[in-house]
Amino acid sequence: MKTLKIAIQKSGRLNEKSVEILKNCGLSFENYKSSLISTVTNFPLEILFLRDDDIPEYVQDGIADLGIVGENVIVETGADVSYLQKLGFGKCSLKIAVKNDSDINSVAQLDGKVIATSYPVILEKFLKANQVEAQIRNISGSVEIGPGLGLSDAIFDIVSTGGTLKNNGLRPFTSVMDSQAALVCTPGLEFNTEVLELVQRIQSVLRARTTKYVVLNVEKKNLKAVVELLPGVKSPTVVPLFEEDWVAVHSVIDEQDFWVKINSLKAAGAQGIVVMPIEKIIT
Ligand SMILES: Nc1ncnc2c1ncn2[C@@H]1O[C@H](COP(=O)(O)OP(=O)(O)OP(=O)(O)O)[C@@H](O)[C@H]1O
Ligand SMILES: O=P(O)(O)OC[C@H]1O[C@H](OP(=O)(O)OP(=O)(O)O)[C@H](O)[C@@H]1O
Ligand SMILES: [Mg+2]
Repeated sequence: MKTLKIAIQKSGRLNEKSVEILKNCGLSFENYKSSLISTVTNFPLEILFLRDDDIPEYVQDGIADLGIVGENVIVETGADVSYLQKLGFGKCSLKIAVKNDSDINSVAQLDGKVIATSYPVILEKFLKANQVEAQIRNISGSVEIGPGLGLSDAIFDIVSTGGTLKNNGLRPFTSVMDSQAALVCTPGLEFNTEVLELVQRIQSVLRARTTKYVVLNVEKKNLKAVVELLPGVKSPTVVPLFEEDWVAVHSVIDEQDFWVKINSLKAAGAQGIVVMPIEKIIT
């Protein structure tokens, strides 16, 4: 059995969640970032701790078989990697922003202006597609201070809550791409047995995160109405209660329509509703 290598961010926004998702998959390893490599003791896997910018190319070239990295970095590097799964964390957007008092309000008005960014490739493509000629200033970090220092007329950077833009007196006016962390692999490894096993484990953890386990009591005469609201993984489990006319129903509910469902269940006669988190869902 080949030992796979997975590259994750050494420190920064994606490190903690990357380690967490691997641990939730039942992988046992020491989070020794100082040694830059860690061996998983119960799966044929080694973890490489890298700067996120280097991950796509390591995976493309097969130095690492797998990687967890932001889609923004994959697109910026232009690396040829295969997407296995979006991971639902590290969610952000790449936006163009200007000073609050700037009179720039459209992409066309960026013509002839200076834009500071750490994402010159994505920005250049976007400007070209919009037939705008602007000067791109490549900066490796703290891009948001550019306009305040007179370094640039606009910036193109990561925005999540918008707090950093606000603190620097900037306002966004165009979103170029949305991004989140993704699990990727070297092209050709998509159907490798261990890769498939890992993807299946990650998917079961992700599925569990968006669902809740629900147990409720209902009088038998209302059972049909309640069950119709509960699809479950297959169909709900119905267990008799000591009180003859009553049953307990066990099911799973998608977090997205959770409160709507709970209210409909109550209206249909459900009582004593208990909601619990789920660790994994294996289908
Ligand atoms: N504010 C944010 N909210 C959500 N996700 C973010 C945010 N900022 C960055 N990200 C995502 O996390 C990734 C890593 O961000 P981070 O700021 O740690 O990068 P970095 O400073 O380039 O790290 P490194 O030292 O590894 O090069 C980004 O490429 C992006 O996908
Ligand atoms: O919209 P917000 O929620 O404010 O997030 C956006 C900020 O987050 C990232 O930086 P980070 O804080 O990771 O620091 P860095 O510049 O050192 O990468 C990004 O580069 C932005 O500056
Ligand atoms: Mg980086």
